[in-house]
Amino acid sequence: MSGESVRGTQGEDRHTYSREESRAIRRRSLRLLGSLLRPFRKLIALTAVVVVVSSALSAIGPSLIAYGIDTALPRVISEGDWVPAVGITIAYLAVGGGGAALLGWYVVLIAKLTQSVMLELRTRIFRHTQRLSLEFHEGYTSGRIISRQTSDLESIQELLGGSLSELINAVLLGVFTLAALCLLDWRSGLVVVSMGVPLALLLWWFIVQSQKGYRATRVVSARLIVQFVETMTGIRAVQAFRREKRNDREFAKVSEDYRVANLRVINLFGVLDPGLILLGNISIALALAWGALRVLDGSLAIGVLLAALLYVRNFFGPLEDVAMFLNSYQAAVAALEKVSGVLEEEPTVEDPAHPVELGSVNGTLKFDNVSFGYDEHTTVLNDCNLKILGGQTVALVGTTGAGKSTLAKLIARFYDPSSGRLLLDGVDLRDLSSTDLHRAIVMVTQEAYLFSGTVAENIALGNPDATAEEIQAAARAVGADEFIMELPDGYDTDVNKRGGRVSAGQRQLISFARAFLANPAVLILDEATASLDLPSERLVQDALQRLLADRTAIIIAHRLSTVAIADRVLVMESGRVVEDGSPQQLISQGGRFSHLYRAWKESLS
Ligand SMILES: Nc1ncnc2c1ncn2[C@@H]1O[C@H](COP(=O)(O)OP(=O)(O)OP(=O)(O)O)[C@@H](O)[C@H]1O
Repeated sequence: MSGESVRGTQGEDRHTYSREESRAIRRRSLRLLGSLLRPFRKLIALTAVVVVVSSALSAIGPSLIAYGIDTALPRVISEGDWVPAVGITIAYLAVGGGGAALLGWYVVLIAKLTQSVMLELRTRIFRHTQRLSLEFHEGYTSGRIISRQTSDLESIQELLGGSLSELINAVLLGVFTLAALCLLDWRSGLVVVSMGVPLALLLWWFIVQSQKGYRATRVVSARLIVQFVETMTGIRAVQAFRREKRNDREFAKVSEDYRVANLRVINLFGVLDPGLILLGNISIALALAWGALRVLDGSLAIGVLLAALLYVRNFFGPLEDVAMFLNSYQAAVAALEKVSGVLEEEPTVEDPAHPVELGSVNGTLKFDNVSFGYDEHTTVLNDCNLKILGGQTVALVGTTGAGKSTLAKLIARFYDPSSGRLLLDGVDLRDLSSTDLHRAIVMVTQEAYLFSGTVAENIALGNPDATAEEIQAAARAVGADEFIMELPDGYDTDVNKRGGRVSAGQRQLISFARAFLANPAVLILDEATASLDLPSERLVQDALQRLLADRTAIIIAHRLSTVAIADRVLVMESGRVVEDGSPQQLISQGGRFSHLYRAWKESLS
């Protein structure tokens, strides 16, 4: 299979990939990593120099001790000459101090590099996902985006800022230590090298087992997050349907799996740590025994033996970091693959390269043979031809799943038609810049989402340049001023603070004020299905009438009372408009709408 099948977030949930697919994913991850690191080339070069010098200095210490014992000390004893001893002490302090200072600098440089890269990556993911079309978000779910922004970024940060820097330090220390040891006493070096096979076997065993273990913990922790997010986002349904006990049981099961998976990994360290210490001690014992024999026959100085033993110990110390690195490397690679997939996604609704300028907008909409499906296998709208004149108020009615929201989403250009064209004042929506499009067409959704901030800020979203007076005028126009003034801080009330909470109907009025302030030529309104109490409903109906005056309006009408304010009703069924006319016409025709209308009237009496 080619790399195309894993483009973007496709195939993200699969466990196996063909060779080409793996190569495509690896290339994309490396490209991302390269683009993140490239701006910091100088910083990386400086960091490399610092860590090399710091590790080299660390490897000098034991040799100085050897010189001190074998040369400087005898001079003090035999000749009373303190100069070499003092000299070597100063040199040891300088080397040790210099090494420590450089190590400190290395840590600071790595932290700076990591945090700069993470800042860039975090910003990129946020900006990119925010710009991706609705099609992506409807399919990808917010839970997965949360994972990309949190646990995946953490894995990458852990690799760059933690284990990778420790690995580089450990490897350089190992290389310099072994080189210094071989130069000082190659026979002791041989002892360390002879430990290579059991050492490699131990590390290999740990890596294979821990990879399995870490993979299992990652799978279970993802389940834990899903379980938690699902429960909390659906808390109303959970409490209404008394699902708590069942959720408790499911959560307890996943938590137990998580505990077991974590224990399995931790237990591996119960073998690795003592294994490394044991190999280190065996090496020291061998080097000591062999060295002692040579000291006895006079072929090895005692200081050299001591220094060799220090080197052997230093060599085994940081080996655990190498094993740890390989684990966080796996997690970070998996995270980088997923993140680079999200960043590879392109908006399906793109801005045109050469947009057509839109002058003053009349608001005439035309569907020209428009067909649309959410995927290539299904068709939701079928060859739709429709003209909505500027200033008309059109109510869309129809059974659930008929395609009303889909029609609205096409007008707001959340999606592009699969075939055919959708025109605003004769211009294809695809030829309009997103700025012009969003100025001309505004969609007010059912949820009437309020962002954290004040009521005024929420209304001002419709027009960020609006003055306080304009904001209040918009609220007054849709009848929201009165209740806003009664809030604790009026327009400055924080909608997320206690006391600032507003009711569903009030939230709708705020979103109407926002749309009124935006003053679009075309307004699409997905009417809230939640049944408002009668005074609220009347309030909303009055507000609607003022909001819809002088513009083209398309209302997805869930309440037939709303249809009364429409000039025209479109009845939809299975993706087609099956009735089209004024409410009076349709009622007198005796078709589907008249049945609906009669049933509704009867329900009121
Ligand atoms: N994001 C989506 N991905 C795939 N299919 C979808 C998506 N949204 C809607 N559909 C499908 O398209 C069809 C039309 O849905 P649409 O939401 O337009 O209906 P509707 O008339 O607005 O219904 P309702 O009154 O229940 O909101 C349905 O069969 C639905 O399952």
